[in-house]
Amino acid sequence: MDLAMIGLGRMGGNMARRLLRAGFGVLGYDQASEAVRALEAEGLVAAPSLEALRGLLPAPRTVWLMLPAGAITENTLSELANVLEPGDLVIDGGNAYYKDSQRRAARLAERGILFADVGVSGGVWGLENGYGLMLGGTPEVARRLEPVLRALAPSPDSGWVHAGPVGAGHFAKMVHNGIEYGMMQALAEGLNLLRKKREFGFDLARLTEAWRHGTVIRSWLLDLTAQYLASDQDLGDIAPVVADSGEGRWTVLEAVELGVPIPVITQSLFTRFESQDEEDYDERLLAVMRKMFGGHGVRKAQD
Ligand SMILES: NC(=O)c1ccc[n+]([C@@H]2O[C@H](COP(=O)([O-])OP(=O)(O)OC[C@H]3O[C@@H](n4cnc5c(N)ncnc54)[C@H](O)[C@@H]3O)[C@@H](O)[C@H]2O)c1
Ligand SMILES: O=C(O)[C@H](O)[C@@H](O)[C@H](O)[C@H](O)COP(=O)(O)O
Repeated sequence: MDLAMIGLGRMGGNMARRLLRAGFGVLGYDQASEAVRALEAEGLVAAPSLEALRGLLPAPRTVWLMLPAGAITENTLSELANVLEPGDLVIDGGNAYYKDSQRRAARLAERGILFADVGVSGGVWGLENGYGLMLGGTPEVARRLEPVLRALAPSPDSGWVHAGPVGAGHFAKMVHNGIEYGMMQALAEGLNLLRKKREFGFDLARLTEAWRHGTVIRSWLLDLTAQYLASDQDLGDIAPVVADSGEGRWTVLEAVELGVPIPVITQSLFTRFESQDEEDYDERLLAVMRKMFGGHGVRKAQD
């Protein structure tokens, strides 16, 4: 057995699969038994509990977490601190805040347990395409993890990087996601402008498909957008609400701390907040102020 994967959801499940296909022995643990069962048929060995990892994995152990960031990751790391031994290595591959990762590394180090933060990109397509990987940790840890990174990456020699010390992996992933927000926003705004120019009746599916070839803005995000638009251009069934899981907020916080201007990323994060706000109190107030100073009309809510 080479390593354990904790959290076998959309990411951890497919990463375990990719490692199994590359010949690794993978032990898996997830609180949802269905997630484990699906992978057992493909060679994964199920661990009945976190405590069981100690007996089932040979030392020095490698344990990779692909869990929701926040309390779940924090609690699992606390439990693992009691299960693992000096020399064992824990990797957090989730989208965690780099400051949490630095703190967690220091806590585990008190027990001689090594820690690496690996930013993972590629979403549900990673099984097929490989994952982009950004490692934060010591050179020794990077050397130890290299075979795993080579197997998870799109190709053994590209798509993964030892970004720097502990924290650097999640910091790099945080900025990657900030950029992702900005690129998505630019595509969405441009396509919205095209759609609103009704007199030209743009076929956005055909246009984005054409843009995929040879243009300056060809990209994977454009590929995926074109793919979706090919079957649905009206998006009538999609609620206009864009969630966010933290990376964009941390990027903006960091920019404020460092005094670095990131207007595009900040605006794209705020656009998401706007979409999440069902009350729209600010816009109602704007309409009211305009009415108060200029006597301008106000539309009734049901209009
Ligand atoms: N989905 C993506 O595109 C993507 C891409 C890169 C990184 N990430 C990050 O990877 C991490 C995992 O994301 P995901 O999309 O696979 O999430 P997911 O919800 O699909 O999977 C999480 C898994 O963790 C399991 N789990 C929850 N609490 C647990 C616990 N206490 N003990 C054991 N298992 C537990 C769940 O049962 C589930 O199978 C997150 O931090 C996410 O931000 C996601
Ligand atoms: O690189 C990636 O694979 C994505 O960025 C990935 O990490 C994921 O899709 C985000 O979790 C979504 O983040 P938001 O919920 O903040 O949009």
